[in-house]
Amino acid sequence: MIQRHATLIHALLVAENQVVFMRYIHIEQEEEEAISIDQELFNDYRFSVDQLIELAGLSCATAIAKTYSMEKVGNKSILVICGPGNNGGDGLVCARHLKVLGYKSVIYYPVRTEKQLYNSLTTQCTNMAVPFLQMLPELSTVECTFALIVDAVFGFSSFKPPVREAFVASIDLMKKATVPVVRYVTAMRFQCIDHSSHMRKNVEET
Ligand SMILES: NC(=O)C1=CN([C@@H]2O[C@H](COP(=O)(O)OP(=O)(O)OC[C@H]3O[C@@H](n4cnc5c(N)ncnc54)[C@H](OP(=O)(O)O)[C@@H]3O)[C@@H](O)[C@H]2O)[C@@H](O)CC1
Repeated sequence: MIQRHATLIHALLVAENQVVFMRYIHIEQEEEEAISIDQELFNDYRFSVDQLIELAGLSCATAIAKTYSMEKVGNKSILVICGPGNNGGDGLVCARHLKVLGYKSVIYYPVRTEKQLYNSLTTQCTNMAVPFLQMLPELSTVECTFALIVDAVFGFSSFKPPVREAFVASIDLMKKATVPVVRYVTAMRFQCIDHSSHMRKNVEET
């Protein structure tokens, strides 16, 4: 299991031009596999949620750095949109590591679930000067200010359509944005990347 985890992360980190499709609807088999890997890591290997979230956020930031060099990003920022659950927690960690790696990460976190873990992750971002936006930027602002968007809104299994009001604008923005959208689903299975007709199609299917 650990080997598999490491292999997946490694595969990610070495990928140069990842062409992966954004999926809001996951293939059932993948979802089942992701859940089963999660369970094994929790139950057999005794990883804690904090550990897995840290790993997920770190690997996401590292994969982004590998795929979108500082040169490519230029002086633009990276918008990280965080959801109310663990996937949002992954996003907070990702934003923090992006900052450490030298990127200008900016977080939009519209629904904050009152939980010690998320509060701590939020405090860490604040203390590391990663800004939180109070409002979702307009599409035109996103296009000229951000090099890419990290979609950390929902992971697997807990998302139940339809998207609630608080996230409709964020999803709509990611549908319309021409900047790349990076997304990952589990601590081990990373589904990066790119805005494409696939993304638009799949979001519309939700
Ligand atoms: N398992 C782990 O410990 C780890 C998980 N990791 C990551 O977390 C992901 C799974 O985490 P998760 O279970 O917290 O689910 P996630 O999608 O982030 O959020 C659930 C929240 O969304 C809400 N919500 C639901 N439907 C909604 C809707 N239509 N519109 C709006 N809101 C909606 C729901 O609200 P509720 O239904 O409870 O009212 C709840 O608040 C997993 O895929 C992986 O990425 C790992 O990286 C690290 C370890």
